[in-house]
Amino acid sequence: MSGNTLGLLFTVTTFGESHGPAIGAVVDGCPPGMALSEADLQTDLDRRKPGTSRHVTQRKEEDKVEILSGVFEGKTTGTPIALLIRNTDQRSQDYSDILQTFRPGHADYAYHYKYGLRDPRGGGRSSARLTAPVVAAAAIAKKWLHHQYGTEIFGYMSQLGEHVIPFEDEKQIENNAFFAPNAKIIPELEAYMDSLRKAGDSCGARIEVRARNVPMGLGEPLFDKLDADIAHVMMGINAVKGVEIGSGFQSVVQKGSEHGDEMHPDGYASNNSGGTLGGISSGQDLRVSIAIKPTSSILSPKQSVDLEGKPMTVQTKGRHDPCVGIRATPIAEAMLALVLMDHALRHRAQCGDVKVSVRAVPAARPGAK
Ligand SMILES: C=C(O[C@@H]1CC(C(=O)O)=C[C@@H](OP(=O)(O)O)[C@H]1O)C(=O)O
Repeated sequence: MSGNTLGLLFTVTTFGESHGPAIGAVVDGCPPGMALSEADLQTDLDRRKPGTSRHVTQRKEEDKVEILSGVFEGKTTGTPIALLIRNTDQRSQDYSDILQTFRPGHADYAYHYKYGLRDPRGGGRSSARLTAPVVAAAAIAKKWLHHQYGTEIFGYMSQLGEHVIPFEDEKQIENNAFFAPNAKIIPELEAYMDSLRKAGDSCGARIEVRARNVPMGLGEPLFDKLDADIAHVMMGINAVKGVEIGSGFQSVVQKGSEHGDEMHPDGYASNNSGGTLGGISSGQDLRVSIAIKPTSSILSPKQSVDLEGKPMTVQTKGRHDPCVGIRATPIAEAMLALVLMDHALRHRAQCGDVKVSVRAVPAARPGAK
């Protein structure tokens, strides 16, 4: 109802604001008996946390997660898992004048008109900081999916502003601040970010997320298609303005002879569908791409209005990511994991007894595009 809960059988409800005492999530529906500790959640939280390079916000948060419930003697009990992350480095004075005006392109204005009041400190509830509990919750889903099906989810940056990042090698993704699968391009990306920061400006990015070993049959037609729910959660990430599945908007210019992925006994020949057919997982890798807009909180002055509609100039203070896309890779992975786990449980509930005589086509034939 209120937009703070995701999922149907595996649900995640987040709470908190950027400058409140803490943020967190309540995760419900996790099957019992899975080994779970805080260390399982911390790896992805560390990949997402702020202050880890000069190209992101300099707010320093350790993002140490505490598991408050739902785990007994190191195993999930099947009851709600409450996760807590304390905020420790708030500088609320930076936001003292934002209550009187609105940053162009920021949620400030829409929140104010919807609720009649808002917590302006660090963006309040609209802050990208609220992606931390999502990442923590999704680490549970990633672990369960991997244990059950061998599912692997990984993301990377494929474009930063105008800089397209050619895919070189998956192993390079974790070796740089951008999650770029290409070590050679890092100096170019760094120089671009340095100049942008000096200019007091921001840029957008494109992030790709993939999932391998996705069980077949996930997704509920018609309206809870797997790809519909993926688009839903991806658009739920701060600053996301576009989602593509497989060939996405490129499908517009493809012919049917090109787009339909041929099936051979040794595997699919291509993956334009992005891993779903009719909104149901097809055994191919899931391929999702998201567009992230430039950060609206920038040092360059912009025209806005005050509470009475009078013109005024806004110049954002405080610590901000010159590109929120730089930290978005673990967030996009998290969203995909949450959808997959929810749909895996839903599929199990309705179709767990179905027996099929058709032999499954492998995800990709050797050398497939
Ligand atoms: C703290 C995080 O990001 C924050 C996201 C954010 C915003 O407006 O979205 C504003 C900044 O907060 P503050 O002004 O308090 O420094 C960022 O630092 C985080 O991601 O953990």
